[in-house]
Amino acid sequence: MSAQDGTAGRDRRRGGGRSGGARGGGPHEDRRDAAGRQRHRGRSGAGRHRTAQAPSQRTRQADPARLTAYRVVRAVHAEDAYANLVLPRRIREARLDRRDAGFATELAYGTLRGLGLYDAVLARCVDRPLDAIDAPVLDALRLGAHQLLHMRVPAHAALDATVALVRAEIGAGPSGFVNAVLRRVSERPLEDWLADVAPEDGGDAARAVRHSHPAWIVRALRQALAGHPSTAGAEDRDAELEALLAADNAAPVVNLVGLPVPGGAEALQAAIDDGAEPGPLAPGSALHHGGDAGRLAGLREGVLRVQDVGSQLTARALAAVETRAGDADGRWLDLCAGPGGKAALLAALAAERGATVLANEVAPHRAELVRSALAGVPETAWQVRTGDGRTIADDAPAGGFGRILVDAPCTGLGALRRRPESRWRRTPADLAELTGLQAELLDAAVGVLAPGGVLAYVTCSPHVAETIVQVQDLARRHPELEQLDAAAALQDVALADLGLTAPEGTDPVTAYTAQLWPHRHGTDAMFLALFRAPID
Ligand SMILES: C[S@@+](CC[C@H](N)C(=O)[O-])C[C@H]1O[C@@H](n2cnc3c(N)ncnc32)[C@H](O)[C@@H]1O
Repeated sequence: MSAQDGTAGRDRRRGGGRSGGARGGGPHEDRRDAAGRQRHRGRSGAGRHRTAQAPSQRTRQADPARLTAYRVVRAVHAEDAYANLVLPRRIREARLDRRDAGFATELAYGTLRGLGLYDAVLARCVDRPLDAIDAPVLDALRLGAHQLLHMRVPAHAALDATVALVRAEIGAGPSGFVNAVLRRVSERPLEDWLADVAPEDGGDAARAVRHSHPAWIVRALRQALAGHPSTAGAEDRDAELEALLAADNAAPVVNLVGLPVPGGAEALQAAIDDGAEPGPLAPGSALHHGGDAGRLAGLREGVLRVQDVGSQLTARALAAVETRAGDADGRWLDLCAGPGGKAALLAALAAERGATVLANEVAPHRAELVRSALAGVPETAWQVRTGDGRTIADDAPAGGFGRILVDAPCTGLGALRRRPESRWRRTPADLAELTGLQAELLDAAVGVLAPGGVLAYVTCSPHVAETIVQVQDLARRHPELEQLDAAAALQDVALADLGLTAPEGTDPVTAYTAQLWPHRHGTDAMFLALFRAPID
């Protein structure tokens, strides 16, 4: 018997089982008969109604968009799947049209991002700990809560549709429980619930609930904002933190880059003709608001790519910065290349000047993704190595590389808006392992850096341990390296003022690093530091 069958069975026997009961007994509370079914409260009741809707209007089947979102959320929680990988497949399987695909995306991503807040609300609506509720039922409740509190779906529609979904996917048993709990949720608007579960004067603990982030990440982001000072930063630290947390919850705009290869500029123009906005920050970029970017021909050909603008700027900064590497400037290395976003842009930029890129990636399946990402770039400009970056010296050319990118594995705290479930998967314990690996990869890169060559250290995390502290440690371990002004290097390749200047008095190592932010730049929170090796 599956866990789902078990839920239904227990519900049938005990009228509740692990799903438990809705807390309270408010005016809208439903009653259930001995078999766990809903008893109609009205005089004309035939025992089958769960809302005030007429029977003819009640949904009997799960609608495909909600079902798709539910299955994505289940796959994330039951199979450790990544929502951004599962969702497109599920949308295709369900043959959703554009509108339903948009609804399913918002429902799945919004539910996953908002999990912390919805769980806090749901905990007020049931009479037992949430972990005592069967996982599939809890996920259905979260989907219902997101529709009620965030999507402005009318309460009757959210309730009916979620109950229908539960009946179709889990069984009739828990449907009454789900109906009762969601009724409780629907009794108060979001602002009321927030005042209750995350009061304005509740400090960062309340902010964590309000913006649905784990508390340790809120603390880390507050430290990161303080640790990467900029003259463009807000004076009110609380307000800036709130803006950052809110930006993490906003659906990101699709960022495009037209690679500087034959056909790239035309593909970008075609995207702009299709409604994309020319990117205000990075050359050769565009912002694709809404719609299905996937149908753009340039994407299939590999000359147009989806890539965060911050990521584009860091790759362009490394390509543009001055080295003193002589011939070695023709040999570039991307030490941690998977899935290949920066490698593709770097290789295209390298090809323009007759240089080549060795793209290294440890995970074989991600090395394959790097090969696909590089498909639009002339093959003479790149090679892929599958191996641990810490052993790169085994395959390094004599004389080393003139430009090296270490886009290190990190917590990804700067890209939470793109990976809706990641905030709940990461733990502070990941940091120790990752920072150790980052330092080893940096040391390996320094070992194969040509005299006069430039090393770029990049993370898509602003966490101080992965950024400033990592760079300070590198500077201590390798005092021979000259730190370059990364903020100036980024600004040099940007189309608009990035506002990265550090305030007077900032320590020199920090002042020479650059940190982009979702709430200030509309990019992922990419970090960049640049070091140049001495000439022997
Ligand atoms: C932040 S991602 C790189 C993103 C990539 N540069 C891009 O723009 O698409 C870090 C990558 O490093 C890889 N990685 C992890 N450990 C590694 C190691 N020891 N050597 C090389 N690559 C490693 C991960 O598999 C992951 O693909």
